[in-house]
Amino acid sequence: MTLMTEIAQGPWPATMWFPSDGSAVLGGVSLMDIVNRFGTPAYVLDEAEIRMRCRAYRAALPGAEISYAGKAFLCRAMAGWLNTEGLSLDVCSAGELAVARSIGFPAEKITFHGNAKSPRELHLAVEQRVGRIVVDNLDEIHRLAALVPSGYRQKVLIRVIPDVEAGESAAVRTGVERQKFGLSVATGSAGDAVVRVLGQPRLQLVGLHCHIGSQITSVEPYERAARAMVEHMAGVWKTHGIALPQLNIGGGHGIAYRHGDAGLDLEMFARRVTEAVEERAHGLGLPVPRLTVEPGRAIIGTAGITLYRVISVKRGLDRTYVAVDGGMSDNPRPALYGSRYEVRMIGRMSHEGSKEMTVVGHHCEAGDVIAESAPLPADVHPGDVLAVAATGAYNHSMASTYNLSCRPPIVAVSDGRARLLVRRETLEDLMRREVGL
Ligand SMILES: Cc1ncc(COP(=O)(O)O)c(C=O)c1O
Ligand SMILES: N[C@@H](CCCC[NH3+])C(=O)O
Repeated sequence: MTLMTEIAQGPWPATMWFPSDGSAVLGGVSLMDIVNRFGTPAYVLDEAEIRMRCRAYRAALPGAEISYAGKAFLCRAMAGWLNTEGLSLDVCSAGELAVARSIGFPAEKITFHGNAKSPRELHLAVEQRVGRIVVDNLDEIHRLAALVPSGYRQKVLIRVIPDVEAGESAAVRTGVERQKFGLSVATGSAGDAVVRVLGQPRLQLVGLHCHIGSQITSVEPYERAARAMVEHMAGVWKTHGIALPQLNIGGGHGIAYRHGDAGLDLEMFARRVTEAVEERAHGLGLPVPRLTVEPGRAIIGTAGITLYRVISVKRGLDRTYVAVDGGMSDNPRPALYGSRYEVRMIGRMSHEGSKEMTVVGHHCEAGDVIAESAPLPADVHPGDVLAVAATGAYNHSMASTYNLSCRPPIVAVSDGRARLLVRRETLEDLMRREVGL
């Protein structure tokens, strides 16, 4: 069995098992035991799936650096798993940096991103000695250089717009002009950034970076971005006589959210992007740079599920609404991007046929929908438990306390054992920040 067949191809983790008695088992743990022990809603992560995905990336791209994008999901345990699996880490805030450093994640393997890093964040990144900082605007270059102590050189990459359009929705297409990320080659800003960084003796330019978008399922835009970036690197070489050693082509690798969806083919991606970089570099007489990739969703997305309790079932004019005890506060993606999810009832057998239903949350918005047209047993009723697939990425990390609801806990399963990683938020937590009347 190869690594690629051991990781899940569909939306559920590979260790997910639905026995014929209606129960559901993940990582050797009954999901109903998790419901009884930790309550609902709850996020559950399959540690084995995460580790297998890290290994699959390292096996598919043996010469490259795999830098997990912490924005998809980060907690202390996750940082520890990434570290033991030999991955690097991309952070984009003081909070993500603090979580990673709190478990001793090596600073030199951290890359700090952001289009508007605060002076404090730049200070912390330098103070902690993060391996690389990605410059995303001209203003931060002198600001950053001024923070670097004498006798030290901060390695930087410059984020360039490759002008490649890709991604699930306009909100996540970041490789084109007319959006806020990266420096434009067309306006000359990217070239200015190179000149300014090279003019700062305490900064060391080690490469270029781009990130074209998110939930991309085709390899072709990555090949185009890789070629465009090598051409920009050749431009730096021609103008400044510097062959940059690193090319970071970002993340955005798509996953299956529902049965039948295709994610990005990792092996095809690895082969074709590596070839594109090598061919273009050879064609331009440029030394081949070392590749970095920054997958977030593709490592954690299908390793996570969410468990909800059904609160009410309402017959509408042309649909049935199944309302649960969570919603857009723990999963804002359907409301933000129109994302679709796969839902299953677990915990009991039903002999009724299935019917398409609309699974909705408990928040005060009509757009608080978790899944449209989800096939559920016709007798689904209050008290039943629903499991939603592929909620590992951009659910907990984008969760809010909307309607002053408490954020769910994170439970990890592995080898038949469940353990709490992050506890449920409490009313005391919500009120703790209030300091006056
Ligand atoms: C700079 C950068 N790298 C990597 C990622 C990871 O994206 P994804 O989780 O889609 O792989 C993102 C987010 O889209 C990003 O902004
Ligand atoms: N947060 C988005 C994607 C953007 C990722 C960060 N650039 C999602 O849930 O799919």
